[in-house]
Amino acid sequence: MKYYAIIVAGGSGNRMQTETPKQFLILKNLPVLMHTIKAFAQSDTQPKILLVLNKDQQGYWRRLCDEFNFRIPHEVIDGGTERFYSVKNAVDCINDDSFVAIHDAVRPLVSKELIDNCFKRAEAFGNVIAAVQSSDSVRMLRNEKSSALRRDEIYLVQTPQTFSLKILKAAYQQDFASHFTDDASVVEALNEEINILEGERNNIKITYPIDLELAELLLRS
Ligand SMILES: Nc1ccn([C@@H]2O[C@H](COP(=O)(O)OP(=O)(O)OP(=O)(O)O)[C@@H](O)[C@H]2O)c(=O)n1
Ligand SMILES: C[C@](O)(CO)[C@H](O)COP(=O)(O)O
Repeated sequence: MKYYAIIVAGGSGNRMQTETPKQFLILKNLPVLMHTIKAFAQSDTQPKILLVLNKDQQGYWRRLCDEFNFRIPHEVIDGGTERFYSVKNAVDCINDDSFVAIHDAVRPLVSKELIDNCFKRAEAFGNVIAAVQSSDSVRMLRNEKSSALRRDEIYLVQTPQTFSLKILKAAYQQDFASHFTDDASVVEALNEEINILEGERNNIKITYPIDLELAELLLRS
């Protein structure tokens, strides 16, 4: 069986409000994205790495690779205007029977164990996504009326999200919809049942400035 990792780094990081997109910011002496690629390169599964980058940032990435002497092999693919299109561009480049893990470039603390377990579970069940149970109480606000949800039924979704290529290809033939906020929601639209694997609380997504500070602290511990 062949294995691929699609690392999506085609976003502009508006919520981070830094001039340099967050995937290139320095985290413990190394750009965020290099930590993420290293995690996949250190996994036992050894997937082929497809890196999705905005066309305008590919020259900058090549310069960073030289500056940091970063030599992990990877193929660069053009990003799209939404995460959906960035993933789709990469899925379109894969043609052999395989399992594919999709991971946010801005989740640099993912462990090699989680990566390997995701591939194993996906191979057994067709798909799996990493997610953690909510530790806060949760409410839904609809039409200005709030109501409590059952906390033990709520999972906060992470990446990797791992699928057989066959189902991914079919899913990414669909037209984009605004509720497609991750790959599981795209695959689920084909009536596929999505399997959850316990994720890692450290596997945070760098979204706001405080997340980068948190990631620094977590890497030190
Ligand atoms: N058109 C896009 C949008 C997002 N991403 C990637 O998807 C991941 C999760 O997205 P998010 O955290 O929302 O990143 P941004 O879109 O960059 O951030 P923001 O929404 O704050 O602008 C990131 O690794 C981001 O680079 C992508 O590859 N292509
Ligand atoms: C894919 C994801 O990280 C799962 O939690 C999340 O949905 C990405 O959302 P964003 O708004 O693009 O950061």
